[in-house]
Amino acid sequence: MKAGIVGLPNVGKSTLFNCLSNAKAQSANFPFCTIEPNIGVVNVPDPRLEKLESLVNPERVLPATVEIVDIAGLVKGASKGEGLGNQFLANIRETDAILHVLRCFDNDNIVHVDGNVNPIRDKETIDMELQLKDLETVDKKLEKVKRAAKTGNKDAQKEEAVLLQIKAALEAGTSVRALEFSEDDYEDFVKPAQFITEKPVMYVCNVDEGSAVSGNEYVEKVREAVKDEKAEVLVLAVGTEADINELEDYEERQMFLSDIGLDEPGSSKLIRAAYKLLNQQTYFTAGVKEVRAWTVNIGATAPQAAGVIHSDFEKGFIRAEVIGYEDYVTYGSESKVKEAGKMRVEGKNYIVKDGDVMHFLFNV
Ligand SMILES: Nc1ncnc2c1ncn2[C@@H]1O[C@H](COP(=O)(O)OP(=O)(O)OP(=O)(O)O)[C@@H](O)[C@H]1O
Ligand SMILES: [Mg+2]
Repeated sequence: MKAGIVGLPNVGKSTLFNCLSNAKAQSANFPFCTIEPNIGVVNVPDPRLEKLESLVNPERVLPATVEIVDIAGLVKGASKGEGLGNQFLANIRETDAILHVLRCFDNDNIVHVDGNVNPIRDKETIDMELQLKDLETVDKKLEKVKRAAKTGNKDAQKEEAVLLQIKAALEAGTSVRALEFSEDDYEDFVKPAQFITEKPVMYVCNVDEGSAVSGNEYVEKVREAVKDEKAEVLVLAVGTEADINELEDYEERQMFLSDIGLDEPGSSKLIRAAYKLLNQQTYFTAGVKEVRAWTVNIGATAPQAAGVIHSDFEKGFIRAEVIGYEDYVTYGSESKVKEAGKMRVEGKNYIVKDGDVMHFLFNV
């Protein structure tokens, strides 16, 4: 699962990538600095992991990770191939969620491809290009399904109806994610089409240093414009955080962060939000050798969670011993949790909860 950083050229996408990842992307003050996507695997900051570490004292600790992709900027006409648009749109299609960066800072030295700062217009420009690309997808599919529908094929008729609904919405400037489908229609027709505007989105307002804590007028406008989208809006002083992230020394970084009024980097918040946007949650394994955070889809069953460690664990799954994170912390160790009778034994239908500390029993 990976989240893609999307937006107009020169709005701070690569700079954001550099706040998140140790893989360094080239960022510079000119449009289309990025052509090939930059890919980074980012640790998901999780205070629970530190807590478990202090209780268990393991040899090593491994955090959960999420993949972030820094993609080239899109411009008006991208869906028609402007600015290598088609290639960039293909890069976006390969991601599972979109981090949409909006320029919300004034700075005459930083070029804006459309002449002035206006995050609402920018958002609409990007949305429109993504919608036009999806329209192309829908038209291709309609072309294919039309004949079969005419000859009376029931499935084809159903698909045609769904596609026509999507087409009408896209033509009206609505993204696929805003539409409602029956579960069957969704699974059979919508999901396989991999519409770009169906991917979950989060807006990242790139602000100046002074607006890192409470945002600014641009941010307010963004919030207002997207209020019906149920999408998260995150405020991040991307330029400043990238500079702070360059500092080697942890104490020094903390000092600069508190100078701008933050107790943790906005990028940490963003990574956790991206993880959620990807529908991911964490369970832990905790032993003296290793305390580790594992990533599973929200709604995963115990055997599926076991399968993240090894496919044999899933195939040969017998049961799981589960300790809720809060119980683990309250009692302080696995043995004390057991004594208190708080360790649960769960079977193959158990739905994993975020923060579960799990131990799997299986045979191979
Ligand atoms: N909040 C900010 N305040 C001031 N300058 C910023 C801010 N964020 C980014 N910048 C600057 O904007 C310029 C463009 O940044 P960056 O290269 O990250 O953009 P990009 O979106 O990746 O562009 P491209 O699409 O061309 O790859 C850089 O000079 C960067 O330092
Ligand atoms: Mg870039």
